[in-house]
Amino acid sequence: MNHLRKPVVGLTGGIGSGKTAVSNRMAELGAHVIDTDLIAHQLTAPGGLAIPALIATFGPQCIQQDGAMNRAYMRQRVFDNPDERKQLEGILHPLIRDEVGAQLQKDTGLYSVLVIPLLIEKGGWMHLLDHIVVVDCDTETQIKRVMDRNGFTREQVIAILKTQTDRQARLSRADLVIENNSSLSELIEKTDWAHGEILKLRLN
Ligand SMILES: CC(C)(COP(=O)(O)OP(=O)(O)OC[C@H]1O[C@@H](n2cnc3c(N)ncnc32)[C@H](O)[C@@H]1O)[C@@H](O)C(=O)NCCC(=O)NCCS
Ligand SMILES: Nc1ncnc2c1ncn2[C@@H]1O[C@H](COP(=O)(O)OP(=O)(O)OP(=O)(O)O)[C@@H](O)[C@H]1O
Repeated sequence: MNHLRKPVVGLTGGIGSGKTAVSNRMAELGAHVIDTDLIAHQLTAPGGLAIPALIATFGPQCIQQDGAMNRAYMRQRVFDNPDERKQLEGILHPLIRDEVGAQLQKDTGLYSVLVIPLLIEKGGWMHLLDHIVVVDCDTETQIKRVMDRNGFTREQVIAILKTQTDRQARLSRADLVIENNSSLSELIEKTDWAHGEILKLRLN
């Protein structure tokens, strides 16, 4: 890694693994968090940069009355249809990358954390990253947490999980693993430890 600048950390994990909980804590501790899910939501909000291309590709029915992308409708379409998922990613991912690049320039924290759910699945991120942190929990726990949080059925969560890389493949790429099978307070403790490790990188 380049020792003359602050570290850039890639934070990944499967759906519902705890990325947001970890990155929120890192932000509290002084990290500059750049969340690609949040950017994707902004791009698809009313007036968002991706809206014209979404209408051209998926038709006006993909937009709800307030002008935002209809997420439930698109979720149904893309997690059942790999070609449509690739089309949606083809619209959003280049715009997400541009925005990540812009936010990285701001460099407002002790280190930057790029929260990227599809870090392992999609190429093109590694050159930006000094360190990869994986949040990991048992698949059953993931399923239960997403069902509770989003009101999804078990089948809906499994359909999303099937489009993501398996845990072992993700773990094999990790420089640091935050295990999240127990309580939120333990997750905070582990995140505080990870934060300390990342700060040591900066001092190396
Ligand atoms: C499919 C969409 C409409 C579903 O919206 P929804 O509000 O239900 O989910 P949200 O955007 O909050 O994402 C939640 C989680 O779903 C998973 N997920 C999202 N997109 C994808 C994808 N293309 N492939 C696999 N998993 C995905 C991730 O674990 C993510 O953290 C939405 O996720 C989307 O627009 N996806 C394409 C953009 C993308 O790839 N985002 C990931 C960040 S790079
Ligand atoms: N250790 C834990 N104990 C109990 N609930 C947890 C724990 N960790 C996370 N959760 C809850 O599980 C859900 C998923 O966590 P979180 O949103 O942080 O995951 P995520 O990886 O960001 O998810 P996504 O991929 O969908 O964006 C949230 O409702 C969160 O509050």
